[in-house]
Amino acid sequence: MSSVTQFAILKLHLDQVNFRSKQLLQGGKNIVGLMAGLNGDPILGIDDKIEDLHYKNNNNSNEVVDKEELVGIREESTTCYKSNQGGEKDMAGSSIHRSGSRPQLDLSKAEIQGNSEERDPTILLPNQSDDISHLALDIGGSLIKLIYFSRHEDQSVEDKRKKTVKERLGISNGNRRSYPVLGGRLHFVKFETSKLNECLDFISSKQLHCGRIDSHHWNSETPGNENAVIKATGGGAYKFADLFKERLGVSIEKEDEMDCLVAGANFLLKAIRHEAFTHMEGHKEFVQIDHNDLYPYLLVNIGSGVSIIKVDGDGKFQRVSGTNVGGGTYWGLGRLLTKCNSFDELLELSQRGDNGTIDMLVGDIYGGMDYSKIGLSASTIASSFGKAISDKKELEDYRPEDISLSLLRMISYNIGQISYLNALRFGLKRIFFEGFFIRGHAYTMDTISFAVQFWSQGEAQAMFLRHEGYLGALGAFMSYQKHGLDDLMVHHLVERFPMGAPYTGGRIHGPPLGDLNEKISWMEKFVQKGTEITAPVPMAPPGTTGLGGFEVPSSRGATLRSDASALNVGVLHLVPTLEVFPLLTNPKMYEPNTIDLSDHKELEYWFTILSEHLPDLVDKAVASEGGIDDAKRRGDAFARAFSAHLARLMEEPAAYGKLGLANLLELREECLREFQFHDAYRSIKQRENEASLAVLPDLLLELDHMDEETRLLTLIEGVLAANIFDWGSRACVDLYHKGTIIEIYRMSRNKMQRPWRANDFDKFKERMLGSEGKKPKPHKRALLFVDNSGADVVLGMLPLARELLRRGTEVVLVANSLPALNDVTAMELPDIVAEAAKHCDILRRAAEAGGLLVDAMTNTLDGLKGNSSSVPLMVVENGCGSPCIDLRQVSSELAAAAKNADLVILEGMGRALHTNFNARFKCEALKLAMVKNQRLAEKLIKGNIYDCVCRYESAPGS
Ligand SMILES: Nc1ncnc2c1ncn2[C@@H]1O[C@H](COP(=O)(O)OP(=O)(O)O)[C@@H](O)[C@H]1O
Ligand SMILES: CC(C)(COP(=O)(O)O)[C@@H](O)C(=O)NCCC(=O)O
Ligand SMILES: [Mn+2]
Repeated sequence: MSSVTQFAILKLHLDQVNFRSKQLLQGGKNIVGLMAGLNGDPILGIDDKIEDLHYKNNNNSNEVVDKEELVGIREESTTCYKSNQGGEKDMAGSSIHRSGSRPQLDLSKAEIQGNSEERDPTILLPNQSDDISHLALDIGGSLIKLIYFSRHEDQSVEDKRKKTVKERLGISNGNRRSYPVLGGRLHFVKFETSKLNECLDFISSKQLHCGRIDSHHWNSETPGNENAVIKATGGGAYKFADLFKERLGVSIEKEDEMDCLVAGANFLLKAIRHEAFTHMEGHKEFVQIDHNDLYPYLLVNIGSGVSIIKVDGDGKFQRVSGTNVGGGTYWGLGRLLTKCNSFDELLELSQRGDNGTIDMLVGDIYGGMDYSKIGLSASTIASSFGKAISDKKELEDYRPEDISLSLLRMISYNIGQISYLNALRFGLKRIFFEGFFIRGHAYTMDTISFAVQFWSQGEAQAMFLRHEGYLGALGAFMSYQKHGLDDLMVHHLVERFPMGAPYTGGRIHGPPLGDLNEKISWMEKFVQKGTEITAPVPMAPPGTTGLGGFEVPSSRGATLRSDASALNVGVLHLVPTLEVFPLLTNPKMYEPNTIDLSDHKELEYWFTILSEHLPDLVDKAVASEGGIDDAKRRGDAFARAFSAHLARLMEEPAAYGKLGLANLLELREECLREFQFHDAYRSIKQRENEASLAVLPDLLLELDHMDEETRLLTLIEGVLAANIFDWGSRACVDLYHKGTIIEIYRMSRNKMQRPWRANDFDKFKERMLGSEGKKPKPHKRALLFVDNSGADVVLGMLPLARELLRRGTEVVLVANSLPALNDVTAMELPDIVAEAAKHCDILRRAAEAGGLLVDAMTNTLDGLKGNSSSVPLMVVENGCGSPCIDLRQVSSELAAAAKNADLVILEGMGRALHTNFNARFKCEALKLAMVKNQRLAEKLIKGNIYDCVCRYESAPGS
């Protein structure tokens, strides 16, 4: 019988049997046994209380939120409202950090930290908005590029858990300042140079010039903006210096443009994982750049004019060539010839153009034939605009569309060709093109790539950069001394894509939006604007003549996506505390995602899944904030924003870097946070925790009556069964309508018969218990990556942890830093463990040894203090807020904990299947999950929904 049918039958039983009836409750405690024989039998050993814990999501009110909780939530959301701009959080600390939009001093609840007798004691301003900004500019002939940095004061609560964990793991107690660079965010904004005033207003309204900067120490403590200096590059740094002084009272410190471009390029190529890509015939592909093999390369900056720079190292470069035929030429000449009002309009025209009406083609000269001898097809451009000489036509007789395309191709080919010739001059194979002329436009990139490929006969490669126009500004930013950016590595940077709303108003940029409220209003308008922003750009199928020559490149859509959404470069979060998980065998080859979304069918499937889940998620999110009107409004805004992201990515899957399923799932969580839904499943989690904790003692008792072998199997079954509590899975959410938490747990458990679909249990058992009477050495330290709240962690992972502890293995529970779906967080775990420990000696002693019971100890376990001989049970945060985990970027706490670990247990679909299913570790690994999606089950294990995976991998070389 397939597992799906089994499930259907079980559901039926659940519906038929009135579990609530007290008559059915007997005194027996055999939970595990009963679970195995559920078939309509009475359920025993559970508290009346739990029987009443039905999920209430059949009707409209998804949650039962009690009054007190409501008050708490309301208060929190009002506070956020006052002080937040985007509700973004600093991943460095486990506490939720919020960013204020203006750096004003809020002294309320101020207190002196440490000894108040000290000279200059630290003053804690708990309500102080935490953005401090730093600014650099590149003022070009056409556009002003602005980069600003905002950082959070370190608010992470150094709680007792953290302190003990740090001590145990030997993490130095140095504060954030011991890092070479401060954590914070880099924002990228641009303005038209002709609208300098808008830019000055923007700086002034966000007080960006008042950041604590002096010219030499961007993070120095110089207060206020007297003598404030802003680093700037580009001609405008000279031209507009007086205006800056006059309007903002700041001095411009000029930085050399070429220096800045090169510094910016080197930084991006070294520090951003998916920065460089190729673009050929409509196909975008990211290129992994080996940092040790970056130089030399050719950098081609296509701004108003073009600079061609040979780069040999950090600060080592030479401007080897350039051309005055550049972006300014296209825009300037294009405006004159077509009467267009904006660059985008001109570019958009080109998409509907036919340059054959104005360009002289080979076929025009050769009577419609190819000039095949030298490899030129009839449609190759022989002379740009060449037809205009023989025709007796005037400008008005040409379609602006055709003119624009002819001009675009002329300039792009020309730049591609000159660049290649320079590459040839110096024997360079790699050419990076950047500058805002490119504007992420597929056709422009295809055209440049074509030219490079054609002239080099495939020897040289054109590459483009995601931060195409911001290199100069980045370089200027880096010229502040001690910025520490040089020391940043790929794993310290996380790119997030909040809606462009805060900075978007006019054609490129208008006034910033002051707060979340304004942002939501913007989102409300986004419905109309959104269609324009996210409308798919159709791609024509690639067409080549087989003859080579300048054929029309393929990617020429009907619409140009509006630049106003700013949905192309994200905000770069600098998180110096992130580290590569030290137990990965080969971090360079590591790819977190199991599902490759470059397969369009796969992409469509997951997009549909996420879109369909959206209404339910919004309901939960709104309910989590008491269902008040404000929450509803934010809920709508979130739904719009996330749908816009999905539409954008459907159109261009690689728009935000290489796209995997894990990125989509994380984006959804980030988007919720952007609209200040900090924990959508909080009451669900709480309810499930309570219900599960109530039955835990019985489960433990029963486990203790088993022999070792049965116990181990039962424990693994328990983990797999309890993984059914996943609010991210459509199928599971439907299931929850059918019974109580405990009923579902039992149902799931009952189904847990071997063989599982992927089943290495026997191997694992042998490692744990040995064979032929030989007792293997217990593991020294196990890292348990836990997943969901409630039964999953309480009845699944905690009992497994307890078993390991009992065997003398130190256990580290690794949980999310921030909420995601119903996943348990590192902040929540100590309380759960403390509650569990009340009924279990092993857990209690271990938790005490691991510093988890610091609060509970004083009350309940007074006499036992210091009397612990147990191995510790610890909790560390993983550094992320997603249902999946990218092990290239984990918290320093986790990295430290990993150093002595010899067993990694990854649990759940997100952590063990969607990501890390193929990850290889230096130590033993156990991957446990229930597959709660039919398609994934078919694809990954050729099985069915609710099948289970128990994959054990021994340490390499053992
Ligand atoms: N919205 C826009 N307004 C003006 N020019 C734009 C716009 N978007 C892209 N461009 C193109 O970008 C070029 C400017 O590129 P940029 O790298 O900013 O150089 P610069 O530093 O010379 O201003 C323009 O000449 C034009 O071709
Ligand atoms: C988001 C999840 C990865 C969470 O699963 P978990 O890690 O909790 O086992 C999973 O629920 C999921 O893949 N959901 C989408 C698929 C679906 O709804 O069928
Ligand atoms: Mn989960």
